Amino acid sequence: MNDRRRPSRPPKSRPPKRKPDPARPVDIDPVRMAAVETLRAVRERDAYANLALPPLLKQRAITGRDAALATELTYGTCRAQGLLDEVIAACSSRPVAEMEPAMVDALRVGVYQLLRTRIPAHAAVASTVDIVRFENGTKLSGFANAVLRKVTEKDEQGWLDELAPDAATDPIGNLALRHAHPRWIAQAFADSLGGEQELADALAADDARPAVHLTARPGEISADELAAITGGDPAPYSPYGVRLEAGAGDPGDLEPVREGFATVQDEGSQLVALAATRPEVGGSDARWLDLCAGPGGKAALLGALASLDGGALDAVEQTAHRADLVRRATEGLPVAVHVADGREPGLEPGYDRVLVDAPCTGLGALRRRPEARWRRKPSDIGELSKLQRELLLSAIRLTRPGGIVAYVVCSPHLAETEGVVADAVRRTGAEEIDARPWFPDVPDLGEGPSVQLWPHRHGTDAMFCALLRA
Ligand SMILES: C[S@@+](CC[C@H](N)C(=O)[O-])C[C@H]1O[C@@H](n2cnc3c(N)ncnc32)[C@H](O)[C@@H]1O
Repeated sequence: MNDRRRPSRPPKSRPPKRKPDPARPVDIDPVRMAAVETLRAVRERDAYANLALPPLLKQRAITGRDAALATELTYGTCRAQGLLDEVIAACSSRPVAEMEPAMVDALRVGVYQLLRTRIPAHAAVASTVDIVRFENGTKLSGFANAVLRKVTEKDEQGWLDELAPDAATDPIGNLALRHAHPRWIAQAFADSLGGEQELADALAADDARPAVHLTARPGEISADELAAITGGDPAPYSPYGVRLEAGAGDPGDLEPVREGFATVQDEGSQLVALAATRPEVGGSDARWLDLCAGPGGKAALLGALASLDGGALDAVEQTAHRADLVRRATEGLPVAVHVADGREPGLEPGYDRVLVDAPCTGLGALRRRPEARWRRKPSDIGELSKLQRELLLSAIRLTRPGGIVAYVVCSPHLAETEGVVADAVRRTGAEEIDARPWFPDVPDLGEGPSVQLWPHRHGTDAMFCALLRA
């Protein structure tokens, strides 16, 4: 597996002109095969690539540089899928949707290597054709060979110049393809950003590998101590946050995480949970509620903060196994977990603070889920925003007059963010307060009153937070 150490191939290098020989024993490269099999699990079983690949690598004893290459090929191919499919379609007389799906998995990994890695073209083509022959037979391997040879005629830039919509007349379509995002997601980002000026930066940051962030559990360990132990840096905005280098290994292996003094949690998630605790509520402030708590990241932070001041947290989660995760995440804290529908949880109203971290499209955390951007559909929005509106209305009903409701989603889509909040304000008369002062020292928070964080501005997931006074 030395080929990736070789220098960059010239853009027009061609694979050897050989006809697949049915008699030749097929020499399958285990690294590429692991990538192809993971793509199949994603396609057939709706698997998450980052959960499906590691056990496969372990089972096949693929380690070190080979494991790193398998990871890059798998996640990179998942992320770039729409772009890869456009190139495959341009090199074939048949639409991708009409091709044998198992062959398409292999073709995508092959085209990814040709366009986005320094692997020599002949190695990318030969290894892909071998996999197709092994999996799908000689006829399809000949087809795959022909497609891949055509792909090698241009590099990524050349294909983008040919296939991307005109930047002058369709800037969003152009940037969407250049950064391998579905157009509707690029459009949603542009709508939230208020135009296309920052869109290229937003999409590029969404394509980059995110750093891992940790939360130092309040009352147990400080961020400075945690940074010193883990070799990370104190996070710029969250007083409990630590940022680790991207690719710093499995954070679950870190001692403070194993011992429960720290959790893996994006800094944006920390900031929105903290914002829920900061505005004055006047009077009692000991009864807090997390209405959508699973798997428990924010509940653990809120529970730890509540315990410092003698308060307590109720944590509601609809799914029993996710409620178990909340119990585990909040062990030892004053947190009561309830398996219930947050729309009718059957709890006594009168909470001082309620967090609604509603189920959402997750468009704000696409960089953490390689396949998510092609799996999500615009049609997901309608049902989710209905649930989000109902959960927020329930949260307002459960909050005492003067108490604070924090509405949070990990998405910048306006139908999931401002649309939901405007609906609740209209229906209940709750007052939306300016959330920005409760994100101290965080720059570029726009015109408010809500806060939209962004990977390209803040290095966090694209979390949204609105604060309402009941
Ligand atoms: C965005 S996640 C919450 C993440 C969590 N706050 C954390 O920081 O770890 C949304 C959660 O809401 C749960 N959920 C979905 N519908 C719900 C409902 N009607 N009532 C309560 N929880 C619900 C989902 O199972 C999911 O665990």
